[in-house]
Amino acid sequence: MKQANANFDFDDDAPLLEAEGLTVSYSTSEGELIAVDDVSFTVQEDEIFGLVGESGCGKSTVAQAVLGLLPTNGAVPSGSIRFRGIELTELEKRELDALRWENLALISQGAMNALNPVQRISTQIVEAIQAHRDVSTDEARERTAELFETVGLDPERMDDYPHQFSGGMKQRAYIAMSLALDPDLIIADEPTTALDVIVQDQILKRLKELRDELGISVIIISHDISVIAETCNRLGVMYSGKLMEYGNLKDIFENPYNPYTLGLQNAFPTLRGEQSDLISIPGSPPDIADLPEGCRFMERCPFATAECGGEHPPLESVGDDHASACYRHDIVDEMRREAGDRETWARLRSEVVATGGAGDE
Ligand SMILES: Nc1ncnc2c1ncn2[C@@H]1O[C@H](COP(=O)(O)OP(=O)(O)OP(=O)(O)O)[C@@H](O)[C@H]1O
Repeated sequence: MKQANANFDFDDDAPLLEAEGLTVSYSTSEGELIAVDDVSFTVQEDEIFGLVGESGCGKSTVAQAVLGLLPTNGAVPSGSIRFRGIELTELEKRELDALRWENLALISQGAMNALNPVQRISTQIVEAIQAHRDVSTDEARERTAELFETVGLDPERMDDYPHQFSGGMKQRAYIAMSLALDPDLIIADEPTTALDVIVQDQILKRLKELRDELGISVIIISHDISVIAETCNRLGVMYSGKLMEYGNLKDIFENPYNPYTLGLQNAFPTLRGEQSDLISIPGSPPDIADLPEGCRFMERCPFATAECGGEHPPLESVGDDHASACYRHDIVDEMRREAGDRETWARLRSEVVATGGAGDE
């Protein structure tokens, strides 16, 4: 479903969202830090795209760059982000404001807390609708009731105050508000992290249904690869500002090529039927103020060799709509076999401790 926007001349043949060589930096007292480094991905209409990786790898920075919501010390020194052909990095604030809500919406982990506690939920949604559409209050209330139904809330409760809702209900109410203007793309940044597993599951299911029923595309950002596995059809695995593996979910999950993806899968054992307990990746990601010269994952990778120390590997195509950044693709069968073995990572853990490398978590 394509939403027009009087302010923009969209290219109907362009992908919904396309990031190309996206680089995002933060200026800090330690200098210019590159939080997202040369990242490219495409999100098509009707797609649920996932960005997954450990805390600090740059997922939220990507979301903020897309939405034009980077903090004041953040910048996009190179690369491009196009939304239906429109270059977002060149837009004025006023133009970006016109795109947000109408075409792009954000649901963040703390979204539910963004609801005004002293205003009825219906009032907040009605105001959001009337700020962008010339409709009567009755019409906007009718739309609010519909939105409540869409997100699985009882419309009879729409005149409640936020404190009368549980966390999961508030998060749904916020999702209802983000849907008010029929955006084409929702960016959901850890949308369910603060919620219990059952509510999390319900909300993720609802996001999927929204894609099916309303044709809304979604980018889900999560550190939890099982959330991504349940909801997305394509994904990017991020590590330390870089995309390590990228492509369609089925290929990445059935035939992962990157040791980091293999490690992440181990950390969420429900993904691997044969294995009942969790094997964590030893150590922690490098500090972006002090990045290693070679592959960013090298220090934590049980398969690293001297070759990995030169420069970070480029993304290499390993199938249709599947790419991975690793110098060891030639031993991928061995990596897949050994990555499921606790010993493989335990060996590395003792090396990391012995060399005083990245600290054990
Ligand atoms: N305003 C800022 N100034 C300086 N550095 C920042 C700023 N915001 C984020 N960073 C750094 O940029 C890197 C990427 O952070 P980001 O929040 O995008 O990661 P993330 O993967 O979303 O992690 P999390 O899940 O913890 O939010 C981190 O090293 C973080 O410390």
